[in-house]
Amino acid sequence: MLEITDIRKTFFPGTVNERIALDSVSLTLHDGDFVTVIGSNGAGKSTLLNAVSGKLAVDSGDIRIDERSVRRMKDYARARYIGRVFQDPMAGTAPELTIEQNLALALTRGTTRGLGIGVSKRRRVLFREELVKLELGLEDRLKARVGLLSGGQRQALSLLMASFTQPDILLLDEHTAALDPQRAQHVTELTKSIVGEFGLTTLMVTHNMAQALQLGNRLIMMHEGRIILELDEAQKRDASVEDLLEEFRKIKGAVVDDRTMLG
Ligand SMILES: Nc1ncnc2c1ncn2[C@@H]1O[C@H](COP(=O)(O)OP(=O)(O)OP(=O)(O)O)[C@@H](O)[C@H]1O
Repeated sequence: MLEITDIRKTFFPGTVNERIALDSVSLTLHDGDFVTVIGSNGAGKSTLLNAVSGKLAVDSGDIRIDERSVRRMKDYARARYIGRVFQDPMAGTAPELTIEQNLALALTRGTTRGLGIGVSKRRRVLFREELVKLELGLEDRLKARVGLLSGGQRQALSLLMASFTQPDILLLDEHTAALDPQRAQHVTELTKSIVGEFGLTTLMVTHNMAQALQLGNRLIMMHEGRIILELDEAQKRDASVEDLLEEFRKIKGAVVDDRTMLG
């Protein structure tokens, strides 16, 4: 369970560059909830994910994962509880290491043990089983260096590495935005099946309205640091891309960027 209570974050307070990025945001995700987050540019979506991951300290408010305050967690402990996939396909994997070494690293994430990239026979069987799910044939390339993979393959692997350890919270930050449409759709479908299989509590930022509706059981829209719309499971099921665009149009002064329109 993720409980975000009245968090606020202002960048460069009291200066001409002051930016209120989070303005009293509260949100609760129960176990297994998958919330998609949409919003205009600069709405505070990435800041929200950075705050939940503990990468960014908020000015006030509280963030709790299963009753534990993120603010008080040590970095290695956060890594154990939180899985994250970034927009950049190069960000989630180590290019110099092989596929199996990357997966072994993911397994030791959040422990105080050393690098732990040694791979036993038993682990290799587990890795093969997990890689089969990606439907990319990577299970036959365990010893291939990850730097040789395409962006789509690396992003699929990043998704697997962030999720197969079953973190308490999975954060997806526009994780398909840098991929071509076909690969983006593949990673979207993988996200649906992997999150579903592990029942992961997930927060996903996207600019793609269709994806925001296709994935997850709840949806929020942000604008100027606030949550301005929340759809529950039934409302989300009934909503269309046109409905979401209409909500955007209602926001006075909000610019619906090209990526959003295309969604
Ligand atoms: N590190 C930072 N330093 C200063 N200002 C920042 C920083 N990070 C974000 N901001 C500002 O905070 C506000 C929210 O930014 P954020 O990146 O969270 O928005 P976003 O909804 O993710 O936008 P986008 O969809 O364009 O990525 C913006 O006004 C942004 O300029």
